[in-house]
Amino acid sequence: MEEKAKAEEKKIGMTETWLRKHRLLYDGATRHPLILSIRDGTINIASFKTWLAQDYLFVRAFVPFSASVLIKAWKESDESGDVEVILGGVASLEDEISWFKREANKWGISLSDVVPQQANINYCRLLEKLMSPEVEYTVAITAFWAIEAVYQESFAHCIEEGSKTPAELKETCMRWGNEGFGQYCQSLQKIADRRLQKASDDELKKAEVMLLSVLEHEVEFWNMSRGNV
Ligand SMILES: Cc1ncc(CNC=O)c(N)n1
Repeated sequence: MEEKAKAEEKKIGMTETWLRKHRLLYDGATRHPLILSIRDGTINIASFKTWLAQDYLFVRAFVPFSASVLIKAWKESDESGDVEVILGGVASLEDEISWFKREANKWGISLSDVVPQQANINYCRLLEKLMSPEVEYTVAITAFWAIEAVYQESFAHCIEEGSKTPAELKETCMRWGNEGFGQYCQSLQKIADRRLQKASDDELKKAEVMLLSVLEHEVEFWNMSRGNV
């Protein structure tokens, strides 16, 4: 397969090869107007609140999905290190959910009244499909990495030097933009690359299609906040 050869020749992973190939879509997910408006300080707070409330619901659905990836790693992985890395991600979700509750309180959002919007319903449906035992570990870990990496790249951009992110949003950006989360995403990427290197052409195709699907869902997820602009 051509891309496989490309990745091998350049000594870069399959995921990096795909990100280069699908750069426009990846930038669409990681440099969305909502993110750019946080970074330049022009963010409409109603948009931020919409995102926060919807993301709380998403993260609740992300918990069982993460657990399903953990189970697949335990069953299928040839390397025990995978389970530890994924377990770290699963374990941090409890704190994340508490943070969403505190943050919602701060902004006067009643989380029990939040109604999921269509883009959120669609994304959670994708997570549910990914939880199926029929979905291979390689495909699931590729999706897992992509979901985390989009948030990492997006929010890291908001705390880079020269950004004008409002003080009250800095904590949100630090949550996913911090270096520790960046390291964690790199560990996930390494796992995905290792699995993709050994995958069949059929599995590779499925993983690439899944990556594109995740990126499209991320763009639609950010787009939800536009209803308030
Ligand atoms: C829509 C979306 N994508 C990725 C993440 C990051 N993962 C867990 O927090 C998230 N919170 N929300």
